[in-house]
Amino acid sequence: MTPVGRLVVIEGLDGAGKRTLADGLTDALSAKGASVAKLAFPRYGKSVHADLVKEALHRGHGDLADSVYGMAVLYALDRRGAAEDIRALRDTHDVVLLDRYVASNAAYAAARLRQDASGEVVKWVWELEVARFGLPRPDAHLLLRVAPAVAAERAERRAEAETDRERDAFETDDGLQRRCAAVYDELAASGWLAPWYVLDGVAGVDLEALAKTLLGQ
Ligand SMILES: Nc1ncnc2c1ncn2[C@@H]1O[C@H](COP(=O)(O)OP(=O)(O)OP(=O)(O)O)[C@@H](O)[C@H]1O
Ligand SMILES: Cc1cn([C@H]2C[C@H](O)[C@@H](COP(=O)(O)O)O2)c(=O)[nH]c1=O
Repeated sequence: MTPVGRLVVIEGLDGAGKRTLADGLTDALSAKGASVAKLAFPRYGKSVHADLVKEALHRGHGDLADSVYGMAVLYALDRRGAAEDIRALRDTHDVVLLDRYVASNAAYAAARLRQDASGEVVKWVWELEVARFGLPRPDAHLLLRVAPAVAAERAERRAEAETDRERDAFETDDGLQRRCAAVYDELAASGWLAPWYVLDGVAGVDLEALAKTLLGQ
């Protein structure tokens, strides 16, 4: 078997368990001798664009948070600032795990505009981030699929446990999360940008089996 590739993106709803999966998968891959790097988007605290996103999601900043295209450009600029780092990590590690990437922008922008995955904004995100910004194309997406209610409950419990982590405007919008789940399913079904592997985030992920698949073992 051949490895699925070095650049592996984890996608899913807010609170789905992406960060937890990234940590568990890092351990499982490392146990097999693979070198692993992790990067999460937005890069809060590391890029001015990500920090503007955070402020907008928590405080609105006039009508910035309401501007779907304006917010999407900020997320994209944050990623463009990381493009060289991603390439360098890809050159020096067996697997680079990206916790959210370009598909997050496509899914959330489409959901906010009530479009589906064949709508105009999904094409625009591709055009901006892949064609114009030249961001590295991922090799695979892992869609951590959980029902929106389950993701919301997990996010709520996390906010109770982690006092420094307030829930943001997207996280608490149940309608947005439901529409976003539907767009993710469509992106996965169409193989948008790279192949998608759909994981059942409720039944639990077999990390060892997943690590083997990623490494082509
Ligand atoms: N399989 C699971 N079963 C139950 N709880 C889980 C599971 N995976 C993660 N959690 C818990 O759910 C909460 C959210 O998980 P996590 O922070 O990994 O989600 P996330 O998808 O990275 O969220 P966000 O996109 O909002 O940052 C955490 O408190 C975590 O411990
Ligand atoms: C990277 C990225 C994220 N989003 C959305 C998804 C979340 O609701 C928020 C913040 O992400 P976090 O995982 O809760 O830290 O932003 C987006 O719309 N576009 C993107 O590119």
